[in-house]
Amino acid sequence: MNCSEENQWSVTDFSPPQMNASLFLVLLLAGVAVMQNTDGFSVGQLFGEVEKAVKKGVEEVAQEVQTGVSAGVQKANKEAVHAANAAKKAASAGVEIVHQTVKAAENAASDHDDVEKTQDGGEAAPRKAAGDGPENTKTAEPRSMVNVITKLVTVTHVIFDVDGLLLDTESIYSKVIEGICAKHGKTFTWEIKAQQMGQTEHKAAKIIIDSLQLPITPEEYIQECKREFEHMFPLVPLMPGAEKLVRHLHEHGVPIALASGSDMHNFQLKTKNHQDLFSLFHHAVLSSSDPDVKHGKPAPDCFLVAASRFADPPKPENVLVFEDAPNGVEAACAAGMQVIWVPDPRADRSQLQHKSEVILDSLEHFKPEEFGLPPYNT
Ligand SMILES: O=c1[nH]cc([C@@H]2O[C@H](COP(=O)(O)O)[C@@H](O)[C@H]2O)c(=O)[nH]1
Repeated sequence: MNCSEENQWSVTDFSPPQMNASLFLVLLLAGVAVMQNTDGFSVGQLFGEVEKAVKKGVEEVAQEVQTGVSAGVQKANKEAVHAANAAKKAASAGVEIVHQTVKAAENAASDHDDVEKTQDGGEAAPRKAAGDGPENTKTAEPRSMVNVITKLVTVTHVIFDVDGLLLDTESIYSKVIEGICAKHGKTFTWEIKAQQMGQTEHKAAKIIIDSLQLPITPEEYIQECKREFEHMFPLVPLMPGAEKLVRHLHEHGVPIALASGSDMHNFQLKTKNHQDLFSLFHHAVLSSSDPDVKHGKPAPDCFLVAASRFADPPKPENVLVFEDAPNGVEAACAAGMQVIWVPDPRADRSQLQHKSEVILDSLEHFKPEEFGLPPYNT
């Protein structure tokens, strides 16, 4: 039923002119009935009879209107239920189509990757011979668009990265590591930093030592870093938008946790002056200190462990992860979770665009309602 049909139906059944006509008819009949019986009545009795007849007429009209209204309400309810069911059906059909699109895109992307690897260095056999079909040359659909549609109302839990996402510690890491590299006549580049970010301390130490051929052991590198971190980490500020988002989710009862590559000692230093905020998290998984985390980011371990420690462990697809590190985006995606990527300005966004739902310049730009979470009031 369209809008104009709906209006027509309500006007014919319950318009005020029709009510007035009915009332008028009853009054007329009452008057005629009274006139026919005037013989044996006094004027007072006559008025009494007229009053009675009018009252009866009004009651009848009221009854008529009520019956009409409830029939109308029933009709309207039926239409509403019908419309809701149709909408529900259409929505689930749409979600199914989008799910299939994502799957097809991911399959196409992995086929494409395999073909490229073989051409470059013969690492993997292509799943299909080149030219078999259009899939071989397709690139992945950006998850940023399709997944927002499919997962709109499914986020129940949120997991946050720490360094560079909630806390501005990346500038501290850069300063300290640049100093160590400079001592050995080396330069700490963005490419090396991007590989380190999110990794466990030990793995990150090996990455830089191997990349720049530093003449020190991983333990010496870690100890040297720690000496500097000791007085710098307690002064670290929060990233823009971090406090507002964390408090908002907590106030609305959304379960929140942390998953970081850090160790316990550094984590305590970093959060020393932000106890109020960090006490709002249900738990923190620290890859460098946690025995349940076998591999650091980009492996999915820390996110899967973090999800499993909620009071009501969610399915991975119902978890929303906030990350700044490319390794973190890889890890969350490998865990089957949805990812909001807030990258460093130097990051190559095109590389991981297909693995993140949304890419933001700042946490301040996040819109919770886009993921079915309670919106900000202002
Ligand atoms: O420039 C760097 N940033 C970050 C790291 C590593 O990343 C971890 C932070 O992980 P996350 O972003 O998951 O909190 C740090 O503990 C450290 O091991 C590093 O080595 N170098």
